[in-house]
Amino acid sequence: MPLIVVYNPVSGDRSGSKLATETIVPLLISHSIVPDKVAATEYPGHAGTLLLSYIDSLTPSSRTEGITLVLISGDGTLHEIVNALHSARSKQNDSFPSLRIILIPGGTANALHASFFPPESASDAEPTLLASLLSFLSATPRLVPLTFAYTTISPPAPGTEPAGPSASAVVSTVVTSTSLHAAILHDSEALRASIPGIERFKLAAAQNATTWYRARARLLAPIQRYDITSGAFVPVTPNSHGNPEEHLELPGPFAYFLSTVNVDRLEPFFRIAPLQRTLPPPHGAQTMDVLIVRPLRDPSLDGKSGEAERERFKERLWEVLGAAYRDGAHIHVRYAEGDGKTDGPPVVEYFRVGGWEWIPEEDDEKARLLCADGAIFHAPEGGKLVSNVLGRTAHDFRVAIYA
Ligand SMILES: Nc1ncnc2c1ncn2[C@@H]1O[C@H](COP(=O)(O)OP(=O)(O)OP(=O)(O)O)[C@@H](O)[C@H]1O
Repeated sequence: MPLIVVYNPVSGDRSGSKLATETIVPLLISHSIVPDKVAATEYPGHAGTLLLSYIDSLTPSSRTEGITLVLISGDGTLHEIVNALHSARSKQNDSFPSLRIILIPGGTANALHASFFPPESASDAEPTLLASLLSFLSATPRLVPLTFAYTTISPPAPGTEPAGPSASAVVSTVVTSTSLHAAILHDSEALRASIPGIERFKLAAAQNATTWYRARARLLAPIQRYDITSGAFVPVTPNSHGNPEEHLELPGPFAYFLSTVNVDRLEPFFRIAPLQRTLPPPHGAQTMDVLIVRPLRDPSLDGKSGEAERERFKERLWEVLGAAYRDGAHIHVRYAEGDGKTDGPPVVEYFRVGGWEWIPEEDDEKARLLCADGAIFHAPEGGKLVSNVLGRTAHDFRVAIYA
């Protein structure tokens, strides 16, 4: 069985190397499994190259068996691998070996791992570190296939290649976002040199706290909306008027626009898309969860009071996002009606959809930012973003995680 161990030596608390050589490899060997290769990533992007050259080195029969990858890293390294494989796959006709991943959380946020092995299910301090490996070694290993979101940026910048350094298309396995989440990731990266610690995320959040993003969004069929009264998803009939594309048009401005596949959280306790776990999509469903905050749904705002109104809404937004740390309670937070007494609409609009389009206003530079699993992209002026769940037939390589 082809098996490779890859670790990122610089991610998270930098314990990848020690973990690989002192714990993981000895544990595999004690089960009579000797890895074909144990490799450290040496630079950004190296993980994808490592996997592709390993696949190239395989005999045809072992390619058919599929590869087992022990990956000790955060979500960014997995993102690089998936994009490298997707990009290489689109350039060749042979089918690709399927990839079964034993995921060891070696990053900072570890969204995928925390979603498969949530901290509340843990019985003591660090029991989940090896959970994926233990599933693989068990008598009844459980493999969960990953869903991919595929986002195109159009029109592409001249000369760009999918998933290249200035890609016009990108695959996400965790999160695809615009608005506040993308702006925080973008600005915090710019602050990295001056503030290496996580304080830079707080500063980036403060810098963007009152920004509203001017854009239109279209949700693509099938579309379901979470109804907080019944606690269930209900189908949404698009405002189609004979519209052949079957989309639901959402006018801006937006404060928050974020979609997830595979995960219910972006950090162990930041449970932004709780319904991925509590009301999971049926097995094999090609959907993503989309969470949206549009300030002008607040019955107390009229959109005419400028900065004062944005300042007021900032408090509301922080309150709501803060509730995501309380086991995803944000999805039940509601506005008050104009009378101040009765419950109004939910602050967060929670949809489950086949995809979405994001059409930023040309002169709103920040509305043109896209975050895909932490990597930042810019839509060109007058451009748009389209994100869809990638169907199996479109990529023809399978990635699953031992969970
Ligand atoms: N040897 C290396 N030197 C510098 N950067 C590297 C090296 N190997 C990998 N990288 C880069 O490290 C980045 C961060 O890695 P990763 O996402 O695994 O960890 P993280 O950011 O700490 O975790 P998370 O994504 O869970 O928050 C990757 O995008 C990758 O490009």
